[in-house]
Amino acid sequence: MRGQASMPTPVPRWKTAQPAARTVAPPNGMNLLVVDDDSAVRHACCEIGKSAGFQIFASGTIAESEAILNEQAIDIVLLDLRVPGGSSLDLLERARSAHPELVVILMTAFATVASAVEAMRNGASDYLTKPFALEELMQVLDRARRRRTFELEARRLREGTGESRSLSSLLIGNTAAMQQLSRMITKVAQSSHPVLILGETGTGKELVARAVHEGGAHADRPFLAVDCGALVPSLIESELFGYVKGAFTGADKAKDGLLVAADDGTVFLDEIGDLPLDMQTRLLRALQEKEVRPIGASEPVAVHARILAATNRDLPAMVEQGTFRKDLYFRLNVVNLRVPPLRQRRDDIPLLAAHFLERMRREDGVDYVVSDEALRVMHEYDWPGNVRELEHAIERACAISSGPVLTMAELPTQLQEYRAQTARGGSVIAVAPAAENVTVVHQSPGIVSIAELEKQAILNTIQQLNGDKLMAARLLGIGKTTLYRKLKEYGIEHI
Ligand SMILES: Nc1ncnc2c1ncn2[C@@H]1O[C@H](COP(=O)(O)OP(=O)(O)OP(=O)(O)O)[C@@H](O)[C@H]1O
Repeated sequence: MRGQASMPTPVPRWKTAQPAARTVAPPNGMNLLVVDDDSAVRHACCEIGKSAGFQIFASGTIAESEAILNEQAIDIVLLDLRVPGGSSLDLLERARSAHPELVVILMTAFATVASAVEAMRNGASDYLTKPFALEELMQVLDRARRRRTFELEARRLREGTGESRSLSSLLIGNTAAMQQLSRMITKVAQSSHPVLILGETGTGKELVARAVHEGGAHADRPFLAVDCGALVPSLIESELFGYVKGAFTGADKAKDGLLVAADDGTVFLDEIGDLPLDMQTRLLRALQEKEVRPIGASEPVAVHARILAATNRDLPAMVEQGTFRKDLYFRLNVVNLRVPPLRQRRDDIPLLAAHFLERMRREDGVDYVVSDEALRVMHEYDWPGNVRELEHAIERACAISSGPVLTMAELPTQLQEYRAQTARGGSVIAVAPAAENVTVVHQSPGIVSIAELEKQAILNTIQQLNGDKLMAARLLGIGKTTLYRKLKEYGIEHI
């Protein structure tokens, strides 16, 4: 807090015997500035930051910190509330106005709701009360890293990078797995072999197919996609191979099949595992002979298109069972690209979220942001429906949100259930940034209901903030409308 008397700062008590709940993911070379005049705390924080993969800068005064912020590309600041030579809150305000994406974590031994509120008003994204455990610092740094990634991506998307149809703008993702996939795509795009794209539903297989097409020499030619699982067998045949006039009732004029209509572009056969066996035989012949015979035609027609196929099914097992032709499998599987599930590349979640929010901003004109709590749950949730599920979650949240901040309350039920489950599994629920006089509810599973804990948390926070419901909603990480709805549910809307 401003104007506080100088007092010795307690050294963090590191709970070294206890493993951290989650390790901090590699922060992709991010720069962390640690500002604290207490050399023991500063040193300890630097060591932890370094072990978490950050590039470390350290300072013990406001002036020195300001100089570092001006000269270095700092991503995250761990800032003590009382530093000699000026006000930390003023520094926070100046730093955030010069670098709006800077993520600042305030540390203090004298936490009060008032100082937490003021820090948040000045743009701090998190709050750490001394003495804190190693585990807490790791978690706060992990959150800050995700917040920073999200802010940077949102800015990159807002400003546009001029690479509108490049691979990186089509396929969002910066994890090692996605970088490797991008390199493979760039390589296979240069050839004309068939490619088999494998991965769970919603991982982005069709997008990968488009990226292969866009990266190839015939990017300006057609990209025609067909979902083999969505068409009845007779339609697949006419869709893929075409027909001549009078080939069957209703064929009043000839129609090219997709393999011919794509010309020297690309045909993408989605859900290839659903292709009936007789169609597999015809497709194999088309691939081998590079020609097709439309239904009712006496002469074959040349095929120049490149074939890409995708499936989320286990094709080798289908080959074993005799439901997928082995020779077609080998033909399609000359090269395969495997798209990893989202849970194996969690660090792409903030990037993808920022990407979908930017799209919503263009549609609605609202500059949406995700609350830290929502971002944390999104990062930890397993996303069985992969990127598609994330995309839908964000679209839904924007559609029902009454303001620009998307909170847990706007996320789909499955994420709320996930949060409730993880909260139930743990022993402590912190209801607000860890400030001394904000209630931290210790929960024994089965004794107090989540609803009761939630009610206590809301009431305590409003009380501590002298009735400031808006700020209470912010501190609790829920929307204002949700807070009012909950108060109504408790029958105390006039509190
Ligand atoms: N890396 C990504 N970057 C941006 N958007 C993505 C990414 N991956 C997937 N998406 C989006 O997620 C949705 C699902 O992707 P897509 O249809 O390509 O998945 P799929 O693996 O083909 O799914 P299915 O197996 O169900 O056909 C699409 O809206 C797509 O644009």
